[in-house]
Amino acid sequence: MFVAPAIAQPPAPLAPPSAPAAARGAAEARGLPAGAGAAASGFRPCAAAVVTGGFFAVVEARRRHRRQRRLHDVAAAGRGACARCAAGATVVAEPAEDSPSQDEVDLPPALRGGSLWSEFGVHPPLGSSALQLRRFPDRGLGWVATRDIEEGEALLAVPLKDILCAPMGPDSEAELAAALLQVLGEGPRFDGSPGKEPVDEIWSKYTGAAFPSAPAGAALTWNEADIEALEFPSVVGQLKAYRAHLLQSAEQVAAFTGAPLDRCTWAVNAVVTRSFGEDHLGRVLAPFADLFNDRPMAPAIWAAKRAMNPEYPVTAWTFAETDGEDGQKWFLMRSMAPVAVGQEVAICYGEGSHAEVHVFSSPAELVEAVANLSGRTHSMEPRLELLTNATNAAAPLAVRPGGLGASAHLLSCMEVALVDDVDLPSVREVWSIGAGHAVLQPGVPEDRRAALRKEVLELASQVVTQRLSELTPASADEDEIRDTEAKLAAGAESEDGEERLRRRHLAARFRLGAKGVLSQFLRRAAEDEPTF
Ligand SMILES: C[S@@+](CC[C@H](N)C(=O)[O-])C[C@H]1O[C@@H](n2cnc3c(N)ncnc32)[C@H](O)[C@@H]1O
Repeated sequence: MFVAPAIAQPPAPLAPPSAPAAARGAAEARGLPAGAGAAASGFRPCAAAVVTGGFFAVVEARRRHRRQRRLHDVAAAGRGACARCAAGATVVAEPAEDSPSQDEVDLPPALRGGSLWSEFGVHPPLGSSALQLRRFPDRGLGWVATRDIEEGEALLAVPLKDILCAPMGPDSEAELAAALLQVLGEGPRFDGSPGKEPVDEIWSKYTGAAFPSAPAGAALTWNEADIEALEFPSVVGQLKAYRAHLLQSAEQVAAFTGAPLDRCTWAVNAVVTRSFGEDHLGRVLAPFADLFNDRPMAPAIWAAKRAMNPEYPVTAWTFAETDGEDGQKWFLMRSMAPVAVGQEVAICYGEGSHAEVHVFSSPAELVEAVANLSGRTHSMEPRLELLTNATNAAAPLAVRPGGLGASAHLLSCMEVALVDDVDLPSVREVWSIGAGHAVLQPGVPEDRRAALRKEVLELASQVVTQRLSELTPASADEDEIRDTEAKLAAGAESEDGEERLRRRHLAARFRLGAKGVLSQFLRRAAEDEPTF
């Protein structure tokens, strides 16, 4: 399986922000930046969690004094990409069933044992946590459960003084990247005094050990040809736009910090691939919390869990305060699902990280296609109005994995485009379990409903078949995966060559996964009694 490059939408997930505790020490004192980029399409941001009980009984109060300074020089020029979702701009795959190395020796020396963890004051001490850092063949570092973990269980908490954050907004990637360079001694002082900010040794050790020089999945690491290899026009278009935005961010960071452009690109890349969007904090870089890999969760699964448990969180991460006298503030990670001992503890990066394949780029494109394919001559104007004014008008017109119900938004919109004038006033919003959000539905009588749904599925199948015919066959992707795996196993002659192979491999897995989602849709739609 795969995950579509999630260009634009974590519910409030990975997205980023300001200077480290440093920057943040002051942020904490002055009141944290208001979370601006909170809820996306139907999701609500987390409320701050208040952590009760003994989990944070021992608090190491290491205080550093630095002041936050906004990156004033970063222009707020109009941007094509969504500011909430920097970390969404990565191409990642659903964790493969591969086993991590069993040995700490495969970890960077600075990450072995728990010394850096305790230097940062992460809680609880690594030895009493349920986590063990390991290296995975296809996705770098990640956490493994040392014992069974329950859904909702606290995994680790980073003191707020040790995170970097920037207010959410169009420049949050640039601001956070600049703050990262500042704590590494490569940018101006946070307090505005002359000279460079002194190196924060702990952050320097951590980034040196944990941050890859060029993250394989990041939009910024990919050149135009790499991106075009993803084949799907909507994905290619979004990634190109986001890459352009990030390149501009790197230039802004260079102008502000005076650091070389390649360092600024590295910092923006780090932000894009490792930061979190949090309602109270903005865009956040949090040591050790950024080592969880992605396991996508479809909106419908999230909605079902939320229906059963109103406390089920939007994201695995949240701002938390310890109750009691010390009133410590934390960046807290919780498990979104039960994990058995020995299994990887992964998190869902956000709403946009589930696999889905966009079929239409807009409601206007959808109604035009429906009119052409069905031969309907009724005016599409009132239908377009309904589609564009619906609560979830921004939801992607996409085929999603997980049965036809998961694609209910796409299919219902097509139904609205098809429905006769007489039934138009009956269109209303209904909750779709499969989609995980409300969709439009014409209130046609049951005897006509079956015929309408049959026609919708036939038309949708025609469109999907057409989309598939414009793509290379899946067998070519399988060949590419085999070829790149063999070459990687044999060892590339250079680091650059290895990175290129990894990008080719990831692109092929992405294409294969997306085509699989479309093919599965066609199979389901051709079943005798398809339902959605
Ligand atoms: C926040 S970091 C997670 C820690 C990372 N594995 C590391 O070694 O630092 C996010 C990066 O991990 C990799 N990653 C995360 N989840 C993945 C997945 N399901 N499949 C492949 N790579 C993944 C991608 O390179 C992504 O940009």
